[in-house]
Amino acid sequence: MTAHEQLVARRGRRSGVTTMVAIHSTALGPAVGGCRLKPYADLTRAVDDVLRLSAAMTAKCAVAGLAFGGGKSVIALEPGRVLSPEERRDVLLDHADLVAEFGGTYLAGPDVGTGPADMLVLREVSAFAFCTPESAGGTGSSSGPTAVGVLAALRAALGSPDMTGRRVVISGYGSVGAHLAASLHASGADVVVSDIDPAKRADAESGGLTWVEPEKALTLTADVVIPAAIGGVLSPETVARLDTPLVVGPANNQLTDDAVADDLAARGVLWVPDYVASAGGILYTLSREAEGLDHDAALARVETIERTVEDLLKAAQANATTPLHEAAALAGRRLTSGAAPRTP
Ligand SMILES: NC(=O)c1ccc[n+]([C@@H]2O[C@H](COP(=O)([O-])OP(=O)(O)OC[C@H]3O[C@@H](n4cnc5c(N)ncnc54)[C@H](O)[C@@H]3O)[C@@H](O)[C@H]2O)c1
Repeated sequence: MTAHEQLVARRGRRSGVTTMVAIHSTALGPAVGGCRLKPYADLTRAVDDVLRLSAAMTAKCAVAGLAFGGGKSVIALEPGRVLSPEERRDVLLDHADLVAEFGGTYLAGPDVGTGPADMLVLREVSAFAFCTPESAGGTGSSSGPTAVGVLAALRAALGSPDMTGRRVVISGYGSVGAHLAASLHASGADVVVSDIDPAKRADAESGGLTWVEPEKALTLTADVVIPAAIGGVLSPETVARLDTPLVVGPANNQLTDDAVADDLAARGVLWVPDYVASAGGILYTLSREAEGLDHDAALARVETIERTVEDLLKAAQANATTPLHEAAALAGRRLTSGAAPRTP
């Protein structure tokens, strides 16, 4: 992966909170990526996060065939800080000032800690935010299309659309996790979910799902484990405790290090690279908001993730490599050739 093009951090004039934007690559087009708002133990961790996440966005867009580059932004709260509605607005406006400085080379969307309504606040300062609410003319939350993309990746990895009786463990019962759980349950899968928020248990169980405590989720015997919470969940230690042949899910940056992809392969676990499986949201949103496709055409584009994953898995098998190696190679080829987007 190439070096980053830009990293800019500012202390907000209204809020005093540090916000930052990293642009990893604009080789294929303007850098896109979500705006993450969360507490960080220190700014070094926030910088690490924004750099890793923005690099993953470059690969995500390139593999998805989008004419966009990779960026990300972070609003780094102090540990334990809870924002009042007024403080939240100030923090977002401060961040919007920083996004506006880029003049459109960085486009922000929602990410962990932010949502479509927050993108409307960014829009008060500049046009460089997407995924505003549907009531405001945007495409709203992308979690549904992200789940559609994960399901497409799952079908490709299983080599079958039949979910009947398959045991699926979903770690993270949030927006995407809940979509996945409902869809897989409706398809006849035996769905187990977990979340660090115990308040979600009642909803899960009333929907016919089995609940498990979060620390056990990644060790359960399952046909597939779906990381749908946070990054960094696959380390040499956690991989050694997996009891599943397949891991595929939406969480960004699941591996603590790229070398963990080799550990997974050595244990016989098929891992679909996160930036391939999680591209449904960005594919849908940009297909609609930037390229003007209608809902059905944008969703059809999300479904192409199935074919992309099939091709990557075939290449990994033929070349005796990992799916991560093949995905990175595909992204590299598209970045160096400046490949045109693949619009259906
Ligand atoms: N929403 C999208 O369109 C989209 C697109 C691409 C990638 N992603 C990634 O997918 C993941 C899920 O996204 P989301 O929109 O559903 O987020 P979300 O915030 O709605 O849900 C995440 C859930 O994970 C839970 N959680 C946090 N830490 C946990 C832990 N250690 N163990 C178990 N549960 C934990 C949270 O309580 C929350 O319910 C995130 O990593 C996100 O970056 C989301």
